[in-house]
Amino acid sequence: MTRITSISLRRILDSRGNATVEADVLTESGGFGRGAAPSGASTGEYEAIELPASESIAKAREHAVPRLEGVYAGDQRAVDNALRAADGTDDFSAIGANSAVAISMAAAKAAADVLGAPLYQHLGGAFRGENFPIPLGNVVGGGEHAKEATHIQEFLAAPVGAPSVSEAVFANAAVHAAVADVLDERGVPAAKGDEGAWAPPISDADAFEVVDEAVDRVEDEVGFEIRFGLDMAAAELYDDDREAYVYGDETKSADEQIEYVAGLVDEYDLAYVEDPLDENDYEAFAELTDRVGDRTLICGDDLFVTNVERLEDGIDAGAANSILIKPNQIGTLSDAFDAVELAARNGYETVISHRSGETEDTTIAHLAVATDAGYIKTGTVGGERTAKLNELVRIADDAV
Ligand SMILES: C=C(OP(=O)(O)O)C(=O)O
Ligand SMILES: [Mg+2]
Repeated sequence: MTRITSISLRRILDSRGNATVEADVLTESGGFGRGAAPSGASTGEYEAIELPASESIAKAREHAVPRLEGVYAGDQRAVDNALRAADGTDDFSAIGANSAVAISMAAAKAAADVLGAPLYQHLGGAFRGENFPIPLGNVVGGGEHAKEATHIQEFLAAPVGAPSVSEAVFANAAVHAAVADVLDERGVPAAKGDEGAWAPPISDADAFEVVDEAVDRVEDEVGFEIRFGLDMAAAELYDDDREAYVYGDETKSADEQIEYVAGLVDEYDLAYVEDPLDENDYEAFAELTDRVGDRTLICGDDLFVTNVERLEDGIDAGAANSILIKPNQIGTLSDAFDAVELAARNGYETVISHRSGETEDTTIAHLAVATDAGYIKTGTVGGERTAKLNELVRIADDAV
């Protein structure tokens, strides 16, 4: 019933106005699924390769589509193995991880459609749908997502005490609004960055004060615990030649960076710190995890790139205690699942994530519920972000 009969690929817009790949998968019994690839700006060195959308579509039409016709969409591993075989490289550089992930997600949705089940249930099984991830909401940001703003890429609200996912989602939106108020009171103008976070022209130190104040105000209003965290995207700050992290005119050695981050964790009671160190420095990740991993999540994004081999290296080294999962970093849902399962078996928390360039696709909301992920990072405001957040609210309301 879920045998794939046709796949259409097209260029659509992403949230930055760039072209990305959308895939439609049809099955013989009329099942339909649509998936669209997101796109990163602060991409990790070891990510699967995104090709220009037109090139990726042409290559996928030539090599992948003929192999996939006749494959059962309900057999996600068969779909994803066919994608890998069609590509023939380790990093999807032949057909592009953008076409691969769009097709992989579209096939899963087509199968769910045939089965008449919500996507999270098709992917995760009958016992999923009771636990929801805590949404990490980007409220202030800079780095590669907004020039002339903070060096740290993302300041993320973390409503850890929210009684429901809906209250968590609304709390993050309230922190976003409170940040605007605090900035306004300080006379700081702020545009928004790529993910809809405020991108004020202030120092990182000032941003900590602003976010801390905004979180306190909303915590008082809602009456449950809200903390905050960071994505430092430190690989973007690290200069290989100078062997240092560069913050404008200042630099920090790896030891100084560890000291700095450990100090921030304690000063602001940070719930979460993603990529605090360079993507090649497992040792420094391990040292920081050893120091503060008992009281905060140290998460590997560019470090692990959703790749089981890199995660295995990290587990061996004791680097980080959580992993960011971005399906387009690795190219297929099966590979993303493998990374989640390896993480879970080794006590690593999982954080399912959007990219800075997004579409209305809601697959990651379902993926987070399907995998019982502790967290999801998918922005706070803006249509391509609220698409996922609202889908979580619908899943919790049994309305998908
Ligand atoms: C979402 C992120 O940004 P990008 O998609 O630009 O990698 C991130 O670094 O976690
Ligand atoms: Mg990141």
